Amino acid sequence: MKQTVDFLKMKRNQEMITMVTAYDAPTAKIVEDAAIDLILVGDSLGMVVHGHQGTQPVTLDDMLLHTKAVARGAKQTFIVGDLPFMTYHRSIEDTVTNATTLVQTGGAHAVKLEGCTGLILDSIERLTSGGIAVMGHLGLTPQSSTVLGGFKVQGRGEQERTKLIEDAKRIEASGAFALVVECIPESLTKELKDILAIPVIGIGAGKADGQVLVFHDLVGLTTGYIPKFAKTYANVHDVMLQAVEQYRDDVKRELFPDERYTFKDVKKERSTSV
Ligand SMILES: Nc1nc(=O)c2c([nH]1)NC[C@@H]1CN(c3ccc(C(=O)N[C@@H](CCC(=O)O)C(=O)O)cc3)CN21
Ligand SMILES: CC(C)C(=O)C(=O)O
Ligand SMILES: [Mg+2]
Repeated sequence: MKQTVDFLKMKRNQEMITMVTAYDAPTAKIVEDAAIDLILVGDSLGMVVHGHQGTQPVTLDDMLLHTKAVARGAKQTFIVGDLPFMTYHRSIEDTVTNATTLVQTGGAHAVKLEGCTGLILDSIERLTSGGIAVMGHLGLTPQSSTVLGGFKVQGRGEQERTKLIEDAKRIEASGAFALVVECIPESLTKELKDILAIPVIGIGAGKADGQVLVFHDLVGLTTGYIPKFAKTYANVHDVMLQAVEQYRDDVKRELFPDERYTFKDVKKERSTSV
């Protein structure tokens, strides 16, 4: 399994870092078999698999359940778990407790948190000093979408740009091993990756030290809105739809189950394992 130092080395060697989300064991196994460098158990699962309109309804228990499933499905891949809405804004002690749960009980190797308040910077220091690796997340931070005014491109004005660069430096100084930047102009991403020693992983941020994409967007399984920056590499939705339609037709026409899928009174040797 790759470690945080390997991601630093990859940046230095200009080898692109790949990250994909997974929310359950079978999708985690696909991501691992595809030799993706890191798996993100993103709180986007609230939208992608639970049908919420944002990530705010996602709880630590939700993240824990999904992280456990992902850890069982991908035993050789570095797993990052999102700390969900408001689980790292009360106190350092509370943040440490919640991050420890995701790592110790959930099986994550690192946690990701959004934003850059004083409390967050102190928490990054405390977590890393205790042995929990932390990934930062700046730009469009979906947990704050209500305050930001929606899912909008960030860091376009000169002031916003300067603030984002200062925040990124502070996150690195606090001990984070990588930084996700979401929905920012590519020129800002380029500046960030040149300034920082830690890898900058982009989503809707142009070329960076690495990229992250939501699994369901990538394979064409997302129902509803897909962000403009997400490239769809397959149409798994249609493959699944055709399979279920075929099954329905077979049952209606009494073609399924046939001999091959039916038990008889006397056990018969069969060549298939079904
Ligand atoms: N399916 C899915 N994919 C994601 O990448 C994703 C989620 N869900 N949920 C959690 C966050 C939210 N994300 C989003 C969601 C929407 C936009 C979006 O609508 N962006 C506009 C740009 C708006 C502008 O121009 O300012 C777009 O048209 O893509 C962006 C990021 C990224 N994450
Ligand atoms: C979009 C990525 C970076 C994320 O935070 C998530 O999937 O929750
Ligand atoms: Mg997230």
